[in-house]
Amino acid sequence: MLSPTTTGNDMDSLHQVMQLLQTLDNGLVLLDADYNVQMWNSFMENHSGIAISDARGKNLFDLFPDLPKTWLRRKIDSAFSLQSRAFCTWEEHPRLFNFKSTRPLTGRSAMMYQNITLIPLTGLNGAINSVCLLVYDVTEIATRKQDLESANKTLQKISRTDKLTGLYNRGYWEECLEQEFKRCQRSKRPSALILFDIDHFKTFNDTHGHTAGDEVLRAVARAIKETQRSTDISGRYGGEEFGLVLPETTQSQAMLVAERLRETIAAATVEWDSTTLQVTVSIGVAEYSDSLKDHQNWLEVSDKALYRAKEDGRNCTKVPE
Ligand SMILES: Nc1nc2c(ncn2[C@@H]2O[C@H](COP(=O)(O)OP(=O)(O)OP(=O)(O)O)[C@@H](O)[C@H]2O)c(=O)[nH]1
Repeated sequence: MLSPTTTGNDMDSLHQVMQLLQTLDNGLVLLDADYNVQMWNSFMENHSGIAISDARGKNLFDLFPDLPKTWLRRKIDSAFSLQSRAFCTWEEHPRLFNFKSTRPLTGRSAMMYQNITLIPLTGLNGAINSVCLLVYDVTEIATRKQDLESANKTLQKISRTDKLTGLYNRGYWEECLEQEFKRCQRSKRPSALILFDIDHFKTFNDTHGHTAGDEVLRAVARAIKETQRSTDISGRYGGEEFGLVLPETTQSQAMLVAERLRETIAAATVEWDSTTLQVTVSIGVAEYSDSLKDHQNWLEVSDKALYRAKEDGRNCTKVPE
């Protein structure tokens, strides 16, 4: 209510303020303590399809039955009782009102993302008599952030992946091995490392060509993926050298895995230029032990076992001496 001393100038100002609020590019809802709508602006009218004349005096939760009632009532109640502003970002709740995006065709989201601010408002007597709900359309910001996050994820994947085989590349695989080493140091749980290398691959490349060699590397990677468990971590360690970290696996269990892998690779065939190509691998297996200095040391021990397999005629699996 306006005071009895309200002048024509005051009325003009009020009228102008009301026009301004109508043209705001944000939603504005004024609620009383019983969650009844006192007024809302044209943003709310346009997006909800409900005219202010139909909304005034109605309960907000009757107008929008899909609002998160318990959560929003708590927010509104505390704005009244604590007399302080409250915020909610799209990252916590993508939206309060299920409004469609204003750019469903050019934008990436069919629905509007919203930030919400709740502001307690005092009447002329100084007491809080309503709460203003401000709704900001942040669809552009939200979708851009999501696009950026998804591009970062893709970049991260690319930076970790070996292009030829699709396995982890050496850098990332070694990082995983280092993590596993530290985990074993803390937990004292078993873990095993398998390193293996294609036999006579130089001769193979010289005989069949580098492209045929690449095809074989892909076939070996497929064999690893078929053999490994989801918790195992495989990577291309070097040109024709591969690594497999087997968490929660003892040496004897890892030997079984390694032998199965060796046999799978030996049995795999690659058809190339009307020729059936096959390769074998030599494998070194080393279990984690407290005597290892670091993950590099673990690699060295596995590499020695792999060297023994080469020395022993290749196409076999060895453990450290
Ligand atoms: N086709 C292909 N060959 C590669 C790739 N990376 C490394 N190589 C080849 O792998 C061969 C490795 O040869 P060596 O290290 O001498 O070992 P090897 O001939 O396999 O002999 P042993 O390991 O002792 O059995 C080299 O000829 C490399 O060129 C690759 O991405 N594609």
